[in-house]
Amino acid sequence: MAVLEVADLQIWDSGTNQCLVAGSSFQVKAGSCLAIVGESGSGKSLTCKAIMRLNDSGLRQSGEIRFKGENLLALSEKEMRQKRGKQICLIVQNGMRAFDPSCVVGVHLLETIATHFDWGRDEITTRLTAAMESVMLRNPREIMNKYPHQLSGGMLQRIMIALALVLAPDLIIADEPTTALDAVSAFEVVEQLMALRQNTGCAMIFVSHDLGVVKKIADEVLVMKEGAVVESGAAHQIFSKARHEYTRYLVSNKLALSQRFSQVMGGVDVAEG
Ligand SMILES: Nc1ncnc2c1ncn2[C@@H]1O[C@H](COP(=O)(O)OP(=O)(O)OP(=O)(O)O)[C@@H](O)[C@H]1O
Repeated sequence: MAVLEVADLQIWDSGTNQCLVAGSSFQVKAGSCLAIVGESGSGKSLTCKAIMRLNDSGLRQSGEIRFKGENLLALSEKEMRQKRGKQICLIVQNGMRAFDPSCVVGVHLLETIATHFDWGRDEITTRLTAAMESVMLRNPREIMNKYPHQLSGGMLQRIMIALALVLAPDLIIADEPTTALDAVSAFEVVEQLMALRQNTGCAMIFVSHDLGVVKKIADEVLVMKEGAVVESGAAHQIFSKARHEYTRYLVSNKLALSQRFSQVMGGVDVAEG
């Protein structure tokens, strides 16, 4: 069963009328991971933000985005706010942007959870502390008292994953969650995302330039180029028998690059397995 069905999604700039995403259609099955790959500017982030209805106001979108059968584009902003976080979580590239710089991260986390659950403060703190420990964040209470700029990019991403563990959404959208991280932190964050899927059974959209990681994490792959979907299919088929020339180019170049990088880094080969 599909948890998300996107049909003929079009996104355009209302100022210039330029088409940025040209009628893409895809599905995410419950509990499975769909990776979206493609070169810079191909429309991956716009697609993720369209699902969350978080694109800039100057952009327009049409088509259907059905989440558990309900068309998200027909919901009011208030109804959509109830879906964000609780049912669909977005993990962005730069953790710093996800948090309010003017308050300690604990405030943001407690407020977000309190928006969706009737739990008291003690219960929220207990659940959050357990989730933070499970993603290898030591001293959760100390971390909750820090401002975002006092924490590393890898820590902020793991805090987002801990928050998702507490919220237990049906769908997580991870938009290049490791791009801003060093190789070791990136490896740890991917491991935690995989554990998150295993522990919550959630579905995931995973956007990445790193085909080594995609090979490890994805069940299905969607390939985008210049705002259009050029190919989609099971991950093993995309990596071994891609039909489209552009996909074959990506696989031969980007996967080779990723594997070469892992070798140079001394054996943490995320492309294996
Ligand atoms: N707010 C906006 N207004 C107008 N054009 C935009 C806006 N945001 C993105 N675009 C354009 O839309 C296209 C797709 O952008 P998008 O951010 O989705 O690419 P991407 O595939 O995620 O790239 P990257 O891998 O570099 O993040 C790009 O040409 C970009 O310049």
